[in-house]
Amino acid sequence: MEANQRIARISAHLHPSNPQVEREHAILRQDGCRAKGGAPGFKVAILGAAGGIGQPLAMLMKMNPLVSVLHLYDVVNSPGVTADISHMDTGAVVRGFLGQQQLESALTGMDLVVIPAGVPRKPGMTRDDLFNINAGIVKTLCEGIAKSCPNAIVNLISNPVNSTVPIAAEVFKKAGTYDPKKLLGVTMLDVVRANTFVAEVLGLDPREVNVPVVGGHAGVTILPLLSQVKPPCSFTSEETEYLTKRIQDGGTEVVQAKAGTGSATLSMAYAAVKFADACLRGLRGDAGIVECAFVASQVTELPFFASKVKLGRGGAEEVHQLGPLNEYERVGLEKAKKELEASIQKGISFIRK
Ligand SMILES: NC(=O)c1ccc[n+]([C@@H]2O[C@H](COP(=O)([O-])OP(=O)(O)OC[C@H]3O[C@@H](n4cnc5c(N)ncnc54)[C@H](O)[C@@H]3O)[C@@H](O)[C@H]2O)c1
Ligand SMILES: O=C(O)C[C@H](O)C(=O)O
Repeated sequence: MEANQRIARISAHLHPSNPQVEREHAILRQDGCRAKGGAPGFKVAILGAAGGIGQPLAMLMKMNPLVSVLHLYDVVNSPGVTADISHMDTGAVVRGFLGQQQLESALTGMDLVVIPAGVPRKPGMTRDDLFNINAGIVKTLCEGIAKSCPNAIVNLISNPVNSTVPIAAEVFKKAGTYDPKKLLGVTMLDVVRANTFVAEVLGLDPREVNVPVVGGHAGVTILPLLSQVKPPCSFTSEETEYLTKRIQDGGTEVVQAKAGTGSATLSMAYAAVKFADACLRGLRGDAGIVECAFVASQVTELPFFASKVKLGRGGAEEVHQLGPLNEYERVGLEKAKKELEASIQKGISFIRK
């Protein structure tokens, strides 16, 4: 390739509004979407990449050796974030996409799509208060996925997760592309928080602790199974009460501390990358990858529920049962199911209305 062609090709990455981007994407499609000069690996898109979660998430994904191509899509500011991240000397090739007319290009050929697009909470709001704005955003983005990368695994972060995952499922059903194994609501932050808070109480390194958190991702639907903590341990009833409440209110703790400027972004980006990395290792065919996620489920009578899932080439290949619960957890499960049922139904009705 001539030097001036090479330069034009590189410049196009930095200016997603440049028509040359379209030509570049056509080349990528012909190449089977392997970026020239990039490392072998998976192609990942982040939708909402210029946001509070999106930016650190983009940075961490650019550092992930399993990622060869990273597409950063937003309705604002994605060119700046892309230019910035693209200077990192890691393997993934980064491209920016701005505005809905570039959604299709952003999604074509992707293996994994991570969605942190949408508005965050302010103090005094519940996650459900975000429904009116975020439901429409998730619907539009999932319509794009159904059209441009129907086989991709989707990691949905936008709140209220208990409703946005059912919305996404309905959009995919309508488009005829729904594969329940490939749609995963991200509840990893609840697990990350639970590991941290439990480790504090036990005086352990949080990296040694694993707490299953099941149910959903809002208030009482967040149900930590403290009877199943690894390494095995026991808690007094005061410790159980304190830990359950702190884990359930972890998001609100951050929203209040941020005092109107948003909700968890940095810990969420960390949790999102931890979860995306597990999905990519599953896609690669690694054995024994098990994480909690909010998925289509037959573990309870509800159509969606968060529990441990085994991640593999097809996504969430097995949904684990809850295992033995103690009396405190059984009571918590009933409360969680009641609230979850309404949130799931609200999501379904939004599309079927
Ligand atoms: N699942 C979880 O555990 C978890 C944790 C934290 C936050 N969240 C949720 O994640 C979402 C994002 O939080 P944030 O702090 O990053 O918010 P933010 O406002 O900082 O960023 C959101 C980004 O989404 C973009 N956006 C809006 N509409 C879009 C569209 N149609 N297409 C593409 N991008 C669009 C915005 O331009 C912005 O850059 C919120 O709904 C929040 O509640 C979920
Ligand atoms: O609490 C929020 O609104 C954001 C997120 O769901 C969280 O758990 O931090």
